Amino acid sequence: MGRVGVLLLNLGGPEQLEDVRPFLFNLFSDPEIIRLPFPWLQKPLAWLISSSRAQKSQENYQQIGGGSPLRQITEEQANALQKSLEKKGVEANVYIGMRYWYPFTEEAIARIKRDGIEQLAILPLYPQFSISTSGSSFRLLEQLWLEDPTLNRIRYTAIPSWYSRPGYVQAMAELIAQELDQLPDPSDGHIFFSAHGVPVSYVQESGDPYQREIEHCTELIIKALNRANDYTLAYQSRVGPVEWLQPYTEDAIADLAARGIESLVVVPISFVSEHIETLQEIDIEYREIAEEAGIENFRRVPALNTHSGFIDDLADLTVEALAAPPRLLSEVVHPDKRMKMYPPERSAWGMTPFAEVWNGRLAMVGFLALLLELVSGRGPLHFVGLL
Ligand SMILES: C=CC1=C(C)c2cc3[nH]c(cc4nc(cc5[nH]c(cc1n2)c(C)c5CCC(=O)O)C(CCC(=O)O)=C4C)c(C)c3C=C
Ligand SMILES: [Fe+2]
Ligand SMILES: [Fe+2]
Repeated sequence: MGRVGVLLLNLGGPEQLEDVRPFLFNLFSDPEIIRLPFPWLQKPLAWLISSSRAQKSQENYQQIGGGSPLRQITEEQANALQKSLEKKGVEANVYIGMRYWYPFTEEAIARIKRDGIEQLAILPLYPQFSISTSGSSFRLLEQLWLEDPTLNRIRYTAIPSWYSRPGYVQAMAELIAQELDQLPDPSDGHIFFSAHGVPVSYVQESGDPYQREIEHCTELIIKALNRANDYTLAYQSRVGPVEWLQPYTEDAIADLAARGIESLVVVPISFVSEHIETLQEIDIEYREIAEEAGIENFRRVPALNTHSGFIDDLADLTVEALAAPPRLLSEVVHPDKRMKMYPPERSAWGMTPFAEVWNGRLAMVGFLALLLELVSGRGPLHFVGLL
């Protein structure tokens, strides 16, 4: 084997309150996150939404100590993975490529080049695939490869998702069992999987496998847990005016409370690190909703972070992926005709002089309307809940 590298892909998060606005700008500039019919609207809209969402979002980050712990936890995971690989006889450099904050994916690729990596496993830290997460990072990498043909010297393999790995499933089941056992009556704790949501259109129109993978993942964990407790799957953190996957976490909690359920064990299922949506949204917001609705025991399963069984399993996965025939980014991002990344084809938005004039005029009108909305704090975007 030549020089081996592992590239961990993750979302990134603001490390301090000043980072929140530019972080949100990067996030909303991503066409895999907000799908607009007109690409020229992306940046103005990203600017507008990030400017007006920043304050609320900063308040949330303030509640968890003033920043996201994601970078630090991902660095700890990278170190643990490197050590675990070493124990298995594989000398590898582990790199972190974040999609919306430091260390950015572009920086990771520059280091991979500089270090002369010859074999690379590309491993998203999302157990399930979504167009909006792993898909977006793969798409960016595909672009970087197109822009720099010298990257073709690297023999890489892209791992789309890994939620069915036995070590991951077992580690999740163990953590759930530990929380159940803290309840006054472990047998009557209701297991509540809370996955990060995506808009329904991703699944129904663009063929995102996310919902299917989340459902399958919860079934595997319940099987490994091997207890008789009831369970529910719901989706949290929706943003904006469109319909997201249902049931929504807050509604499902209220329904369970109305059915007389008193003990909930909440399991964050789509992310393997603590982050704002576990520490703030679940631990503070959903806990409050649950307690007001009459839930007496509300426990949350910790994120895996550097759980040793989980990290060892990621190391095995990496070794297996490097030994198998390589999987190209293009195969993962466009695996079949059923899944559409966005925009489907940039060239489909080809400009004619007529379109350009009208696009320009519409952009001016749209931009002024957005500015007005921002200044006045009223308007259609506030109305639909994007701001
Ligand atoms: C698998 C996990 C995630 C999916 C799927 C996902 C889709 C998705 N997210 C947004 C909008 C936002 N996400 C934000 C933060 C955020 N998102 C995830 C994970 C998934 N997102 C994580 C782990 C984090 C937190 C990072 C951290 O700082 O710890 C935010 C910013 C926070 C806020 O203001 O609420 C937004 C906005 C969309 C629109 C989307 C699918 C289309
Ligand atoms: Fe998100
Ligand atoms: Fe969120």
